[in-house]
Amino acid sequence: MLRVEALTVTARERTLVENLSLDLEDGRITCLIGPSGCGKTSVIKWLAGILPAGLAAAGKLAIDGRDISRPDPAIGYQPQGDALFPWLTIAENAALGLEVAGASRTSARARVAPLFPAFGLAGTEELFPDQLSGGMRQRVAFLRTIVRQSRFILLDEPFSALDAVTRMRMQLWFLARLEAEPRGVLMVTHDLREATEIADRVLVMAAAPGRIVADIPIETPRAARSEAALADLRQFLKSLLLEDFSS
Ligand SMILES: Nc1ncnc2c1ncn2[C@@H]1O[C@H](COP(=O)(O)OP(=O)(O)OP(=O)(O)O)[C@@H](O)[C@H]1O
Repeated sequence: MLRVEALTVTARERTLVENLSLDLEDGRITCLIGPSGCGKTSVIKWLAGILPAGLAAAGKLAIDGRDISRPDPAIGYQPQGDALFPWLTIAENAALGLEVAGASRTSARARVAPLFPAFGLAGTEELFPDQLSGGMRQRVAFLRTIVRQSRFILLDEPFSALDAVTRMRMQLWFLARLEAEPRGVLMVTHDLREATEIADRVLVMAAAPGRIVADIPIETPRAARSEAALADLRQFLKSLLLEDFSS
């Protein structure tokens, strides 16, 4: 279990996120939703240990009750979009996460190579990112993240740049991968449909200052999450996103 306690993020005198606490469970997918600018990315970046200069934070982060500092190998992070380097080949991009974590180039390449077929990327090793489709690039980014074997993964709007069909395919593929290799996932999304189809639990943030205003487990098994089964939940989430929490 990863636990954030009393996280406050400030930019000069402005409080962006105030007294935010959350638990992230092993092997479960938690989606973080909220209006634009409420601080979702700031929370994720703080968790990843890469809060930008200009922002200050106070708060506690612990895994299984042990305080940790960042970067911590237990926490993997995938920024918005696919964030691949255009001048590196797909194999080099995929291996980069391991190299950054300290593996030699040769051993990093050797570890990612056998995973290419399972990620639908066989034969792409020597290509460059602009030679791949959006969905394939997302899979490379996810391969790069997942190969580090971190217990928890932070994903910031991983599918937002994809067209609707590719996005659906990627969501299904993503769930299958996590079933094969469960991780505790915290995923930021703007898409209520995505959140309700993918998540085991949805955290809703409000803005100014950013804080969590609802923590909603989704008990319905994924196979039973039809449009009808999710309609009420989506409506409820929508009303929370539109609610004025300022008073
Ligand atoms: N480096 C920075 N310096 C000052 N303010 C910042 C900085 N980065 C973000 N902010 C401000 O912090 C607030 C939260 O931004 P953040 O990107 O975390 O929100 P978000 O919920 O992820 O937004 P979106 O959904 O639009 O991506 C915003 O008001 C933003 O302007």
